[in-house]
Parts: sequence; structure tokens; C-alpha cells
Amino acid sequence: MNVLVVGGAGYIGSHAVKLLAEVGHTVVVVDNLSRGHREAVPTTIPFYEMPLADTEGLKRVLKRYRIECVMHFAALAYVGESVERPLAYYDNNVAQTVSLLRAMEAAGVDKMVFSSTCATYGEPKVVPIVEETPQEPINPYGRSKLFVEKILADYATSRPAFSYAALRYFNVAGAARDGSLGEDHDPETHLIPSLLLTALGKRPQFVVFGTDYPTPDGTCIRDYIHVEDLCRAHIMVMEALQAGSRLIYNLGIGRGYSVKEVLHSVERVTGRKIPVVYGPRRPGDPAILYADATKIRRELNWTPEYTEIDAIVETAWQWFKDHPDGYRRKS
Ligand SMILES: NC(=O)c1ccc[n+]([C@@H]2O[C@H](COP(=O)([O-])OP(=O)(O)OC[C@H]3O[C@@H](n4cnc5c(N)ncnc54)[C@H](O)[C@@H]3O)[C@@H](O)[C@H]2O)c1
Ligand SMILES: O=c1ccn([C@@H]2O[C@H](COP(=O)(O)OP(=O)(O)O[C@H]3O[C@H](CO)[C@@H](O)[C@H](O)[C@H]3O)[C@@H](O)[C@H]2O)c(=O)[nH]1
Repeated sequence: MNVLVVGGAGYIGSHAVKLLAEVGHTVVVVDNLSRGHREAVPTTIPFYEMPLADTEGLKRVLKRYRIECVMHFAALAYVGESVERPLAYYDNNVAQTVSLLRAMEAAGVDKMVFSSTCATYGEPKVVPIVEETPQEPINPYGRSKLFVEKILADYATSRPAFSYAALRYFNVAGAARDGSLGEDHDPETHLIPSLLLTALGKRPQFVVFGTDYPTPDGTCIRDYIHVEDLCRAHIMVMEALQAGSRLIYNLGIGRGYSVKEVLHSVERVTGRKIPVVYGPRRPGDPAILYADATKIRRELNWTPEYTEIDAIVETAWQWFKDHPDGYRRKS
């Protein structure tokens, strides 16, 4: 298929671009580079530096490459930042998605795979989380993603040819197995990269956010899914879309690891002792989030290849060792 990847210069989008090209799809990338890296997209792939707000520009790209499906990764994605700058989040993540849908409508493109998040569930009363778990986000980031899910549902009702998938990711982690791509966020706040940057000596210490959660070791529990498993699911979902489909799936491995368990994994994989400080809770962090991902396993036969935290951390460690300063400077 001819696929437009918006947000294709970001962490997850760039891995999706790589996999799509490897399995024979034709790929075009749009990204405004607000958070992404030009270096993460091969020069052989058409690249447009463009915001999703540019409806006319998007329309031209969609028509020129006869795009059949849009994979939509473009978003601002930090919970804390969303509390401080809610309007930026609603503009970027919601209003600009409407612009993208308008361009798709005008160009007659009727398939979208959308990056949603388990943050749309807020603080669920019951885990594991199933797709029917009530969506009650507790921050503007989660709400911005939930609003887009609702907009997609309404738009699909108005346009029977349209089909979409909303994939609710849990915590995406790791890097390309061949070492070519990885995670390079600025600022980097995610758990595994923060631990690895500390292991490399680029940060003096690692702070555990909260040790008084109602979990066995007192630290938060999350479900870490390898980025390549996640991207493989995207392609399976895209290929399953037919006029009128509305596919909603959780994407996680269905198993939770605590912050302390991930810390110990990083120490095992790197062979280095991490200097640790125990700090207060980070506002907005739910205690326990992990997926029941049986729906996508059952319906599309997707299974994650990476089910152990050490194997996921190993791929990320490879990337950080080779690229301690991210894409711009390789060691
Ligand atoms: N990383 C995770 O664990 C995680 C978990 C759940 C959901 N998600 C979602 O997955 C998607 C990708 O996340 P990521 O970690 O790769 O983030 P990222 O910041 O690395 O990538 C997002 C990309 O989108 C681009 N972008 C943002 N706004 C844009 C706009 N208005 N126009 C054009 N380009 C724009 C950025 O420049 C960046 O390259 C996001 O939608 C995020 O909300 C991520
Ligand atoms: O320096 C750190 C960084 C993180 N944590 C903890 O590690 C866990 C994971 O944190 P992080 O890697 O920041 O991920 P989340 O806050 O769970 O958010 C990610 O996962 C969400 C889905 O769960 C996505 O929606 C978000 O976009 C994505 O950033 C949390 O308990 C944090 O409190 C620490 O203790 N110290």
C-alpha cells in the first residue's frame, strides 16, 4: 500500500517507517520536526517538513503519492507538559488532527491508524485493562487522545467508506534490533532511557518517583512493549482495515514490571550499578497499568516477540551505547 506516516521522524514513527519499507509498502513521511529527527528517516524516503495544520500541503502530498492509508503518530506526548500547556496539546493533538482529516477527506483517503494511549483510561479501578475499561483520562494529554478517538468515531459515522484503528499503547520501549534507530527525546523523561543515560554517566543519578504505591515493592507498575512488536501490530491492523472497520486494540505485553524491577534489569544488562535516589511521587502517575491484549492476539493473531524486560532493555542499551548524544552525534 501507499502509506503516509505523519510523525515519521519521531521515536515510534521512524521505526514504523523502517518496517513498512522492509515489508514492501511505499512510504512517505510528514513531520514538522518539532520533536523528531530528520536523521531518523532514510534519505530514500520522500520527506516533507510540514505541520498537520497545513491542510492544503497535506492534501497535495496525499494526492501526489496516491496515499491509501495514513499512520498518525504526530503528537505532543508528555503528561507533565500537557498540564502546564493544555492549549498547545489541544491545538497540536486535536485541532491539527481535524486538519489532517479534512485533507484526507478532500483527497479521498479513507484509512487511518491512530496512536492512542492507555493514558485515556486514567486510573482504572481494575487491572489488567481491557478495551471496555472506562476511558476517564486524568490529564490534558490523555484527554487530547480520547477526543481524537471520539472525532474518529463521529467522522466514521458520517463517512461509511472511512475505516480506522485506534491503538492504545502502553509503555513503548527498546530500539531497532539492527541498531539503526532508537529513542532520542529532548527532554528525555521516560524510565528506560533515563536509567540508561545514568548508566552511561550522562546523568549523575536516577530518581525513583515514589516508593509508597500500593504495589509489592512500593513503585509503579507499567507494561513495556518493544517498539518493533508495536510497529508490526500497526501493519497487521492496517492490512485488516476494510470500509467501515473501527478497530480498537490495547497494545502491551500483558505483564507489568515495577520501576525497581526495571532498574534491576538495567543493572543486569549494562553490568553497571545505577546511583539511585528515592524521591516523591510524580503528579499524575497511576500506580498500576498493564494491558489485557488478548483482543488483538485473538482477532489478528499478533503476539509480541519480546516478553522479557531484559531483552527489551538490551536493544535500548545497544542504541544508547552507540549514540550517547542521540542522532546528531554518534560515538
Ligand atoms: N512513547 C510511548 O510510550 C507512547 C505511549 C502511548 C502513545 N504514544 C503515542 O505515540 C505517538 C508517537 O510517540 P513517540 O514517543 O514516537 O513521540 P515523538 O515525539 O518521538 O514523535 C512524535 C513526532 O510527531 C511530530 N509532530 C508532533 N506534532 C506535529 C505536528 N503538529 N505536525 C507534524 N508533526 C508533528 C514530532 O516532530 C515527532 O517527530 C504519539 O502520538 C504518542 O502520543 C507514545
Ligand atoms: O526518572 C524517572 C522516570 C520515570 N519513572 C517512573 O517510571 C514509570 C514509567 O514512566 P515513563 O517512562 O515516564 O512513562 P509513563 O509516564 O508511564 O508514560 C508513557 O506511557 C504512557 C502510556 O502508559 C504514554 O501515554 C506516554 O506517552 C508515555 O510517556 C512511572 O511510574 C514513572 O513514575 C521514575 O521513577 N523515574
